[in-house]
Amino acid sequence: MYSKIALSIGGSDSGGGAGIQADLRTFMALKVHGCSAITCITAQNSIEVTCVQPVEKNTLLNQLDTLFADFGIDALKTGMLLNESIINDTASKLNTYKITKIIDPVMVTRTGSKLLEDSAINAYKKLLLPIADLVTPNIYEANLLSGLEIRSKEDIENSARKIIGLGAKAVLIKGGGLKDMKGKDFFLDLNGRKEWLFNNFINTKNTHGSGCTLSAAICGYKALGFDLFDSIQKAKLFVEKSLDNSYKIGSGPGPLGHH
Ligand SMILES: Nc1ncnc2c1ncn2[C@@H]1O[C@H](COP(=O)(O)OP(=O)(O)OP(=O)(O)O)[C@@H](O)[C@H]1O
Ligand SMILES: Cc1ncc(COP(=O)(O)O)c(N)n1
Repeated sequence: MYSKIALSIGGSDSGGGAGIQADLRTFMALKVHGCSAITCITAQNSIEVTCVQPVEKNTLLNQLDTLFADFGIDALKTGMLLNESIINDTASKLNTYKITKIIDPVMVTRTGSKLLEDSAINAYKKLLLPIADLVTPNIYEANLLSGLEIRSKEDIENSARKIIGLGAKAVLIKGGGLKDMKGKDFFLDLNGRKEWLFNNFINTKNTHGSGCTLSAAICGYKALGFDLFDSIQKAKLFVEKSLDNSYKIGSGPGPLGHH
């Protein structure tokens, strides 16, 4: 039944709503076997991140080498990569894998805690965008990657063009950070295909991990054999349903219900 394998390279969220935990739940819901390579451990709940501890260089590299030595991984995604050194190590390995790579450039939590050091943004641009089959920034991340301030739909489209110019094969910018743009995302690829994608707006505050869930679902559908654009459309529907099933467990935004 589980004939396909997806890999998430990212951080552990002790609160279970985002990061590796959200990705593995997403893979499971899609009936894809999920593997993980943990880059760092965070202590977080629904309101704050109180501690971030990167794993040792060899621990990260060994997780990747050990997985690829035995498993035929079908697609992978990256999430929280924290600093330049982790980005360097991840990119050096990703360069050797001939599978679909979804880069989710996680930089800050919804509650404002930093998940990427400022000095690491250039490494993202230089090392990860050129090998990305798809990069999935939100407005804030697209702003930092493209160097363009984003205030409108036109700014989103211009920012996407810049990101393609940096070498990504395709980009999906999540519009949710702008007024009245929740659920509206912009897709652009190297061949010039451009589409605004919409899903139904779900009226919930429990959105912790929605970005992680989206990139994991795209990765999962790619692993199952769908093409990139179909994978994105299916993933958006999956996020919509999971937001509809979201629930509150602390005093801040709760997690999605991936069931
Ligand atoms: N309330 C909502 N209703 C419907 N779709 C939504 C809603 N909020 C987010 N989405 C969709 O969920 C996906 C993730 O978008 P979001 O803006 O939450 O990303 P993000 O900022 O990276 O998330 P996070 O950092 O919280 O994980 C996008 O496809 C977006 O359109
Ligand atoms: C380990 C990890 N990875 C990613 C996120 C982003 O998710 P959000 O912005 O919803 O908090 C997070 N909070 N923690």
